[in-house]
Amino acid sequence: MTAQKKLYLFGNWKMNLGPSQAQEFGAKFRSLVSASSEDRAVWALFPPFLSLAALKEGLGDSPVSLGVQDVSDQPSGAFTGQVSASMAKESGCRYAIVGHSERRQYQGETSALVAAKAAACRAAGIIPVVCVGESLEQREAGQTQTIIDEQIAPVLQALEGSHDWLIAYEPIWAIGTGKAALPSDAQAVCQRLADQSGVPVLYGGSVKPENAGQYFAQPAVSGALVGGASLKPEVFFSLAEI
Ligand SMILES: O=C(CO)COP(=O)(O)O
Repeated sequence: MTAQKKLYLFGNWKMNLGPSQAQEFGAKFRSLVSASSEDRAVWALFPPFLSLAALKEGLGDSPVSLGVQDVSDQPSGAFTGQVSASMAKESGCRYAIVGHSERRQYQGETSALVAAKAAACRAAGIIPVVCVGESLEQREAGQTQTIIDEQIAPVLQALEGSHDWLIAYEPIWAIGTGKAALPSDAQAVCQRLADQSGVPVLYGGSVKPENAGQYFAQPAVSGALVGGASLKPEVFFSLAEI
């Protein structure tokens, strides 16, 4: 391990791994965790909604938390296709990702809606993992800090006084592209977010076993939100052994 701190290692499966694959993943991951003497990670997995129960069954009693990839900002009612934070809680989830850039981009989610979702999580006893990140165009225009500040401001206001939440800094241009951010850039943004919020900040964007150590070595990086490299149990697990 590069840095002796407990790391948040969170796997966002996105729209991958249906129930049977999730069950299989869970059983394998359970055996990896139970065979390890390492206690370096706070693990959480974020499968598609329909794979939650199967993953939970596969994981059994292993110390791996579950989360959903999104929640509604509403508690219940006529909102076709949405899932509430209290339903996630009842299904055994501890966390919910809100404001992932793929939802901001494809579902047109605004930072105000993301803040309302984060507040809905807190009301239901779910820990929100609030994602922020700039596009390549914004980075090249020198707007990274302004954009991140604008994205996080309504969340800071909505969750004022709460310490039961997390932030994931995921530069959009680094997601699924293999172009991971410079560790020093990740450190700078994560430090500012940590100072503003007082909560742990994870880095996300093409994190894999080959490059994870350089992020974990950054003092303001408390862990990683991992996409592609969380889809195979051995690969994801190996992030705790770097
Ligand atoms: O978006 C991400 C996690 O939420 C990162 O995805 P990748 O690790 O596949 O780049």
